[in-house]
Amino acid sequence: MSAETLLSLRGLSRSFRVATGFLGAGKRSLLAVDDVCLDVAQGEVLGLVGESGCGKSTLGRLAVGLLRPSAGAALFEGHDLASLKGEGLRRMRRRLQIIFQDPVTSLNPRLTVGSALAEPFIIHGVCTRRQAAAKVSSLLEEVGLGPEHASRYPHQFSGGQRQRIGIARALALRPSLVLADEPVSALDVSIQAQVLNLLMDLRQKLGLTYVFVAHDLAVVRHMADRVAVMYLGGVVDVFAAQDFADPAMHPYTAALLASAPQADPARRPAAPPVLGETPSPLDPPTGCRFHPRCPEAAAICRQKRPALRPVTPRRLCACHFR
Ligand SMILES: Nc1ncnc2c1ncn2[C@@H]1O[C@H](COP(=O)(O)OP(=O)(O)OP(=O)(O)O)[C@@H](O)[C@H]1O
Repeated sequence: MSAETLLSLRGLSRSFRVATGFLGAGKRSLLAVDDVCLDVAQGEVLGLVGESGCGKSTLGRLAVGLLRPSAGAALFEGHDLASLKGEGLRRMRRRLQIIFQDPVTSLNPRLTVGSALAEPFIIHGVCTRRQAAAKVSSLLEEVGLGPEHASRYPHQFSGGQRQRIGIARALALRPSLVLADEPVSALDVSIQAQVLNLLMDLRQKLGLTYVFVAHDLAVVRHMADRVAVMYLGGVVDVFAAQDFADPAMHPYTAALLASAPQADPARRPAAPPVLGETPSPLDPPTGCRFHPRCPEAAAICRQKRPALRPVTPRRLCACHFR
């Protein structure tokens, strides 16, 4: 682990017991995240992308210690998040925060925004309720809202304003690492850019590190320093955001890019179409998880799972042919 590594994911896996069969009579294990190894540097924005259900949110929650791994570990500054207890865990919780997709459900409708924003200060014993009012005002200002908003209730705000409040709450205790889980996908396109720009300004100002989960490649391209592409629970490609056009990419990444909406069709990279549907994570294919859909698949892909390994100085790829 290098000196600047903030978070190190080591062989991280997480399975869930899910009901299957007639009226859910059977139970099976679903491997949502499968043996992920990844480092996140201090101050970095790591984008996590992939199709719905590939395990992005589960990996993000494991990374900030909100979920316990079934195997492997998430090391934050070298500390295994799953082994922390008591005061150590409390102290760590302040430093790891989440911005949720849906600002409406993450805010208590019965609390004024001022009370909701004061909660973290009071729960963590930072200050008294009276002193918290001044902190709430400066938090609101930090996210571009006036202090008069403190006395209002969540339903009195627009979607974009509510997400600003969600951001303020996540940043109240000055965390080091923030999981932003689809933070703009519930918002109108017209206000997505404002919220993304706010997140970038705050990153700069507060020296934040983000794990940024999104299904929208354009959003990730705008936000991330590095991108990790997930497929059926595994990370298959990791690259610097400026290398979106690198021909060494994984066939799945190429297909994702080719199918993404593009304002200028001439800029769309040529890639063969991905074949068929995503297989069920309850029954993942043998070998390379992507082989049934890969236009380049050969015999070895059915037999052997490719490891994620460096293929260029700036790229990790899990493909037998890269
Ligand atoms: N608590 C849970 N119980 C059972 N299965 C779960 C649970 N959480 C996630 N899963 C399953 O794990 C897999 C990965 O889910 P996850 O939400 O991490 O994917 P995702 O890539 O974030 O998807 P989306 O973009 O749709 O949010 C899915 O098959 C999902 O159904």
